[in-house]
Amino acid sequence: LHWSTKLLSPASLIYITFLPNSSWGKEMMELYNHYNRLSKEATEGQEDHGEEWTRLPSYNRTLKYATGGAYLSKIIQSKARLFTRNIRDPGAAFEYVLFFRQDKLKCVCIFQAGHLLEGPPGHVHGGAIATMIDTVTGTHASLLSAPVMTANLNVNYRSPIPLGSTVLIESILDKEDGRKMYISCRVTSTDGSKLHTEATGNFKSGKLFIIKHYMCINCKFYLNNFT
Ligand SMILES: CCCCCCCCCC(=O)SCCNC(=O)CCNC(=O)[C@H](O)C(C)(C)COP(=O)(O)OP(=O)(O)OC[C@H]1O[C@@H](n2cnc3c(N)ncnc32)[C@H](O)[C@@H]1OP(=O)(O)O
Repeated sequence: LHWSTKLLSPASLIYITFLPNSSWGKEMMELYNHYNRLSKEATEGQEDHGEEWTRLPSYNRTLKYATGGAYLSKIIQSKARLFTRNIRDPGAAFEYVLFFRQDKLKCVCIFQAGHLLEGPPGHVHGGAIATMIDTVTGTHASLLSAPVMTANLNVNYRSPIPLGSTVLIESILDKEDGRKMYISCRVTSTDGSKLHTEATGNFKSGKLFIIKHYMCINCKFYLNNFT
């Protein structure tokens, strides 16, 4: 089990990651190690690999302190969790890690789909795939600009994803037009030979979202709280 903690300024802005976990299969671990080796921290003082990725912290909600959810009681507000991080049983649902490559403005997500994500027998539910695509592309758009809302997500399912398997979700910025970001995304087998899903998304950042997210950390992103 690899623990990593980071303290961001001010002191209240702490995020903790505990990735990977024991449920990660061989393929997931190999890919994680591969991108980790190419990530900023890991490459310091080592030979230049020509590409530099940044591993994004593992968020379990977008704001550390409950500020939203007018229809929820205060107690329930504090229990709000990011949809993809709300099942605690390791390996049961969404196991994923995200890396970002600044120079190419692209993201890669390694995703291992657990048994609770079944749709067609033995395969991943289309809604779960769309959820991961929304998460990756939405995170990507937020990193490039400011917190966003998904305005449009167009998903084409090309071949089913076997339950329990590991896939790659890669996203790139197609176009930026004011506060609108256009991002496209491909879900493939880990060797890239099989295309599972293709998607395009349109994301909108707005003044209101920015004010609502005024507590975002200095790297223009969200807070994490693993309580
Ligand atoms: C740390 C973890 C990070 C996790 C990331 C997870 C990411 C998850 C992201 C989500 O899932 S967000 C939840 C799902 N999305 C929503 O609930 C959004 C609901 N819709 C809205 O809130 C508004 O419709 C929206 C903010 C998208 C747009 O409202 P605006 O009032 O800003 O839009 P407006 O009508 O003024 O249009 C602005 C521009 O956007 C365009 N637009 C708006 N809706 C669109 C649409 N649906 N498709 C394409 N274009 C659209 C519109 O044509 C126009 O283009 P132009 O500037 O060129 O005139």
